[in-house]
Amino acid sequence: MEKLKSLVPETLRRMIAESTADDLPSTCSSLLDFLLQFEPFQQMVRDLTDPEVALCGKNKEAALESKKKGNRCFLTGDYANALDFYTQALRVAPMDALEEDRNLVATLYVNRASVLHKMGLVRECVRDCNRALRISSNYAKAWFRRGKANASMGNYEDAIRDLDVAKIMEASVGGKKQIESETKIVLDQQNSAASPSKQHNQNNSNKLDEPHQMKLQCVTTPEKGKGLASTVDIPQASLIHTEDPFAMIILKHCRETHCHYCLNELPADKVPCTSCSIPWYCSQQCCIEAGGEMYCDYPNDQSIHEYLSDDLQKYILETTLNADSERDNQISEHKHECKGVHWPAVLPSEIVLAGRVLVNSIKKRGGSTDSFNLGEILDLSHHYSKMPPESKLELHIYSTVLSFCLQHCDGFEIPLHGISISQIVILISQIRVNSMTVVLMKSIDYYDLVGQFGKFSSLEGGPTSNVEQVRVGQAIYTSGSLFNHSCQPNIHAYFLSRTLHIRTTEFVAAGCPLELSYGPQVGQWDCKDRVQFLEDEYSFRCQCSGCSKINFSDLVLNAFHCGNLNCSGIVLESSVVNCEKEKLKHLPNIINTGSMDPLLQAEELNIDDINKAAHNMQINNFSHPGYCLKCGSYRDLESSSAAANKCFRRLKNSLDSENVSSTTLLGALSSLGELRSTLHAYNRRIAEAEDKFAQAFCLVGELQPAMEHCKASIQILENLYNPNHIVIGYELAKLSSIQLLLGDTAAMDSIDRLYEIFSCYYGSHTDVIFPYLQLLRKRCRPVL
Ligand SMILES: C[S@@+](CC[C@H](N)C(=O)[O-])C[C@H]1O[C@@H](n2cnc3c(N)ncnc32)[C@H](O)[C@@H]1O
Repeated sequence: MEKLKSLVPETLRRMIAESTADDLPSTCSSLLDFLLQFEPFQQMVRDLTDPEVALCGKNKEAALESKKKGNRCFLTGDYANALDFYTQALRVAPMDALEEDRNLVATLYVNRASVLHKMGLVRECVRDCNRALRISSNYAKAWFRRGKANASMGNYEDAIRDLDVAKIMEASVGGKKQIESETKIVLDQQNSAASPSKQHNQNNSNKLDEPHQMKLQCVTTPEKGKGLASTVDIPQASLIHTEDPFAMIILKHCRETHCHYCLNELPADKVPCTSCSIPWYCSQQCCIEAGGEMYCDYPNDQSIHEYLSDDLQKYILETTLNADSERDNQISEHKHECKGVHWPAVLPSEIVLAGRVLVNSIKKRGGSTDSFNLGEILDLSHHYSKMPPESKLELHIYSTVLSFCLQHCDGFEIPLHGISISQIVILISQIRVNSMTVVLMKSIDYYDLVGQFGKFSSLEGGPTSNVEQVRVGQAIYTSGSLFNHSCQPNIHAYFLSRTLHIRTTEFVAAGCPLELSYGPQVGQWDCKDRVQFLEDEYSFRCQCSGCSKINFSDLVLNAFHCGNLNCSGIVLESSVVNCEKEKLKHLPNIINTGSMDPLLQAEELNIDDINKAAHNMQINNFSHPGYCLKCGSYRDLESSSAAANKCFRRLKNSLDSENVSSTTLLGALSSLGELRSTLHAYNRRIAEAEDKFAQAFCLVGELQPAMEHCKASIQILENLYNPNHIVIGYELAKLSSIQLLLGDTAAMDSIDRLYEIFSCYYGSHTDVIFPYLQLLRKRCRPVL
């Protein structure tokens, strides 16, 4: 891309750099004319779209080679590698009209089923047998393996029926004898089992029914454009919106670990796409929904079925019927990419997502593409004109490349001219502003909680630094993208699989805007960092209340201690002073309404102090950085900042070390004292340091000081965020696990409080997303 960009003639580059959305048809047309004559571009497009050179197609030789390796590993008892080889073989095994090819896939599923059975993954084993049987319902080995797996799970009735079918399907006398003796074993097991139990395959769908019939209204403001507001008073923790994506794509780093359709983690029996070797799915259902071909309805020799009882014939039908074969109106998001060609694997995710949105909207319109105009693809906002010149050029090139790639789609042809490419440029600009990152929670085991202490950290880094959260996909939710951003949000977005859920985190009065955080929040970063982040990432200047009104958190987050150690006042750096001065333009609103955040009133620096501080800054008395806002004492910020940095580094080095001991901790405590006398008591770095101490004391087994430091960290965070913020919930999870280990009865209160906070953010989904919380609760009762 860089090379291609550098080869675009200077005049064209300038034209594109200076273009607005209105100029796009002409700039796109000029670039297309240039690229059509430019051989390296033509070559690149050929490489991306030619099925002959595609590396992502099926490859029978490679499948046979992997199968052979899998067999060797199986024979030597190396089941982990056998599983890998069979899975690799399945990924590239062709699944077309040839019976021989289909039989190879069925064999691979049965071989993998045997490995899964050996590894104790019995449910997965049964699922693989079912897949083999959907391809070939007469496959004796698959019925036999299924029977054995069902017996291991105590499903004796099914096991016996599986073995009965296997015996009829089996051609050899030796084979039939083996099945008979297996049946005898299962019958004995059934007889000796106290109460024969039948386990049904559990549907682990994590969607709970929770009614939500909130009527939201679209409102438009000059500062933020369109947005959503409530029409009625909405109680805290109400589910106000759920939505499936218009189009979605898995992020590249999750391609081998998560299902490309539902985004859940892949099981050991993951399923490949039937036509190419790119996507993995957790089930055939997801494979079909994403647009792969189906494995069912292949012709099987039915003559043998005459020898089966009615009951067994019905049983075969039930087992081999694909419950999802009847899906109508399915928008298959992968099918148009599914030719083994390179481009879906190589182009950036947002470009492939643009392709999916485009194809999806064309299908929704009935599949027709106007040969002159694709029309408005999405009705969403964009900031094309504000983009940096380099991004504009890149967008032009990618849009042209995507148009060429989509030319080869089944059923419709994307027109190739300036107007249509300009609409793709707009579409990608809309995706940049409106797409959401699908983040899923990685569940953590309660027993690991103290060991995993650091991983719970809500303190470090950017908005997604919490290791519990895995960024898995990028998606367009057409209604969900109407929610504007606030650094002090009143709603919270989360995902169950690919479905977006939005819940109020506080009471929202009728008519109030409903706003979520696109990343940064008050309490996490100071105002200038938040504003910068939103400008860099989303090209807009934040106009939320957090960034336009003075709040306590922004004042203290990075503040210094007053030079007079007896004073609890705040000393600010120049960048913070400048940012707060900007907000003073809104000061009359704050003073007049008197509706300051309760946080401010709770703190010793109450509304009067804030107003005084603001007033002081305004009349220029203390407007110079380095002066205490309360008593006016001076502090040399250059040396204080250097001292704090040094102190923090020293602290981190000793606490993050693998060989942390009680002695190193004792030494580090003096650095903490130094930090406390340099930085303001509610400076975020002190919270971070307290958290690190808590973690380090846990590691050396000193739980009492660990608990004290954990509490100290929570106390600071309660002042930076509000006391019911989810960040406090995460910290309480750590605190309660330490309290449990100490046998401290306060654990129950901590757990009750954290449950209240989590329920406010996740409602009835709390237990599904955080199963360890329930464990924590159960564990609490016997201990205390
Ligand atoms: C996902 S869209 C939200 C819907 C959008 N307001 C519209 O009119 O379609 C995001 C865009 O909304 C605007 N926006 C959202 N939150 C904002 C805020 N706090 N301050 C200023 N603009 C905001 C920005 O233009 C941003 O790029």
